[in-house]
Amino acid sequence: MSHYDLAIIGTGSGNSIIDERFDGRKVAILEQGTFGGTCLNVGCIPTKMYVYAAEVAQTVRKAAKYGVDATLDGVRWSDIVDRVFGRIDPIAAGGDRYRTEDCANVTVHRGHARFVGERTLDTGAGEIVTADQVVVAAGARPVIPQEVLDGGVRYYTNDDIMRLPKLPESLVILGSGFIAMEFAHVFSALGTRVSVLARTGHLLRHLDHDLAEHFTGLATDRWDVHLSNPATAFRPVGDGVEVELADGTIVSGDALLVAVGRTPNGDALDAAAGGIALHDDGRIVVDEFQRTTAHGVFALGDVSSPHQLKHVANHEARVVQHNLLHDAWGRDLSVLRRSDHRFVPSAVFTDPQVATIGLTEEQARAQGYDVAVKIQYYGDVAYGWAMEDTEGFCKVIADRTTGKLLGAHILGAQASSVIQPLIQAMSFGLTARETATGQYWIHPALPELVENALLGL
Ligand SMILES: Cc1cc2nc3c(=O)[nH]c(=O)nc-3n(C[C@H](O)[C@H](O)[C@H](O)COP(=O)(O)OP(=O)(O)OC[C@H]3O[C@@H](n4cnc5c(N)ncnc54)[C@H](O)[C@@H]3O)c2cc1C
Ligand SMILES: NC(=O)c1ccc[n+]([C@@H]2O[C@H](COP(=O)([O-])OP(=O)(O)OC[C@H]3O[C@@H](n4cnc5c(N)ncnc54)[C@H](O)[C@@H]3O)[C@@H](O)[C@H]2O)c1
Repeated sequence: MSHYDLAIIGTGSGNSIIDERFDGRKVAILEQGTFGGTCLNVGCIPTKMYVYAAEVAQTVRKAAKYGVDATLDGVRWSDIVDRVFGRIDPIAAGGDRYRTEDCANVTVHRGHARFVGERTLDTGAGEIVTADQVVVAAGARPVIPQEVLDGGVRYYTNDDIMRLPKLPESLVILGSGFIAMEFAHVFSALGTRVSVLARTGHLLRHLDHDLAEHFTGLATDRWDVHLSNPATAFRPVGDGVEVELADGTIVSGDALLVAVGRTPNGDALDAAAGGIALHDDGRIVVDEFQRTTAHGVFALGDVSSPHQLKHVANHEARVVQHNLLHDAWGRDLSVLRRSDHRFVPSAVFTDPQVATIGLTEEQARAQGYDVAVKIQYYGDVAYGWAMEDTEGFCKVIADRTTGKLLGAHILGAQASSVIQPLIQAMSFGLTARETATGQYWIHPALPELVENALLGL
């Protein structure tokens, strides 16, 4: 049995905790999969590399609108796969090598770790380790509905869809959230016929109603979208799949992507043996300092967070990093850092993109705010004219009593970047008027969309 000052389960955001301040400490890292976790290997980074390729293809397709004639001669799928993973795989391997060979104070244990006692872990490779402090950064995994398993069909998730040996002619996507929509965009832009199966009446239904409605309309024009029609049976057909929907419709494709949410990995850690409580949805219970219910044990990221987003996991990792270096279970809580989940933005990297922060209009009204709402169209600002944009808009929602923003939602080109001044305004408590009039807005850049939305508000 080895004893450590610190043991970290998971090399996604967990790995970033160990910097030079931990040089004097003996650290164990426990990892069951590929070094670097979801974001690097099968999440944010590779997906956005595919999204960029999709955007290039779409730009060519839309070129004629601007008087530039261009044709898309072909898509070299295997070159795209090689470009993405030719960059990512060496980064993961390099991170692994660095921790394994170059960090004298760090020992990497490979295997499925689980608690067998308080701050005591079975590494999954026949060894028990104990530690003064433990960080659980074990992430989440794709949910696979029972009907899919019962059907005995070959299905893909974000773990393997990006490494398909060839671009499928047709793809059936089960789900209508972030992952489903980003892959629908990527594959359809690269030339695959995409069918989307949604249980409810809108795609991206977490969004403000105006955005969800508009996005669903655009998607329905582009893909074979089935709304409010749950999938009831899955059957293998040749190398492909056939899905039966509740109303009897049959949807078939060369491949099936399952993207119906990700469940936190807290249920696979024997958390109770470590004294760690879980929420009903499987997330590890943490307080504002990222402390679990077990003395000396922290958790962060998808395994415990209400937000399955990398920028949130990074933020929580920085909080844990600070609190590990202080007396986190001591009397003086003022030395500790707290997680701040007040203004968490997110973006969906589709065409058009979607970006959002704060309350939807429906939530703001339900919470009793006296709201002011303004919708500003891309087509009514100068850069929108340059882009001939007819579909994008920014919706801002403010509290009439304080003048502060309650929510901001953008559907359109570069929404994930254009929203940043609104994230800043909300995070620093600026009023809509201060944000609009207290700074220059570069003319005629796209953020004039935000300026005009705020002035209109
Ligand atoms: C397809 C996709 C696209 C995404 N795109 C974005 C995006 O654009 N922007 C964004 O903000 N977020 C995005 N996300 C979400 C983001 O990837 C996650 O929120 C983030 O990576 C979570 O980090 P983490 O450190 O909590 O977990 P992870 O990075 O998942 O790390 C957990 C690690 O723990 C290991 N592990 C788990 N259990 C055990 C165990 N028992 N023993 C040993 N090791 C274990 C796992 O193998 C894994 O390496 C995306 C996610 C997906 C799936
Ligand atoms: N750009 C980004 O930031 C990004 C990209 C990808 C993933 N992520 C993160 O990863 C998380 C997981 O992504 P996700 O897309 O798997 O989940 P999600 O929660 O975004 O969407 C899942 C959707 O699937 C639907 N669904 C559930 N069961 C279903 C079923 N049986 N049939 C049909 N539909 C069903 C749900 O109603 C929901 O709308 C996201 O919530 C997000 O936090 C972020």
